[in-house]
Amino acid sequence: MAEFDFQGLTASFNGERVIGPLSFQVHRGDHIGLVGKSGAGKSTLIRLLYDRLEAKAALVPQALGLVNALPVFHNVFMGQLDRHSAWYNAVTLVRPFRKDREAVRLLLEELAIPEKQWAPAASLSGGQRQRVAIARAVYRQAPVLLADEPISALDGPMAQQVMAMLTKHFSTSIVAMHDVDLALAHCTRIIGIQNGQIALDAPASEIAAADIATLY
Ligand SMILES: Nc1ncnc2c1ncn2[C@@H]1O[C@H](COP(=O)(O)OP(=O)(O)OP(=O)(O)O)[C@@H](O)[C@H]1O
Repeated sequence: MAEFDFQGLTASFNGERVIGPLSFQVHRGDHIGLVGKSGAGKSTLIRLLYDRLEAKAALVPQALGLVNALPVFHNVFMGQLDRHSAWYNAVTLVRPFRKDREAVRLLLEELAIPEKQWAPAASLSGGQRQRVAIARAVYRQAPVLLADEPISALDGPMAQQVMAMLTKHFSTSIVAMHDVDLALAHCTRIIGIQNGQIALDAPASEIAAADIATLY
């Protein structure tokens, strides 16, 4: 049985249809690489899926959504803001609890930025900012990850490491990405978007980079 059944997804801007109508099912264990050329509709589709899934999903938006004035710890903690009382969140703003400090530190270690835990988000490089947004998503402990180009600012080995980490922490994921080789290496299923429609949907093990190239 499908974990999620998306039917009739559509999106328009200024009266112009940019997505759909399209439908697809997602099964538990699916790690979907969403590919397609710039402007194909990947970000719009990720947003539509997030609207449908709400609290079931952890989101890494392309713009990341970090609060620059807050330290990395608090940006990651925000992944669980809605799980705690207002009192707990207010205390955490001033003096975080040890168990939360420790949980966030472990994630930052996994992402090779443990020394940044108390640095303001404003002081981070682009790749470090992406890793904080990824830590926030993992910290959320949601059943499904929705991520829009989450590794675009990371170098080769770090991008590999982060993709492996995401597959480990989430049982199901949908990740928009431009790096076709990384998508084939880390995803179980590839969905190709072309002009707002699904032009390719196949197990990653059954397709090659050349099949995806036809989308571009
Ligand atoms: N806020 C908006 N207002 C008007 N048009 C929009 C808006 N957001 C997206 N679009 C249009 O919708 C289409 C799909 O855009 P989208 O950002 O989803 O593509 P994408 O595949 O994610 O591209 P990229 O890989 O460059 O991020 C594009 O033609 C874009 O111009």
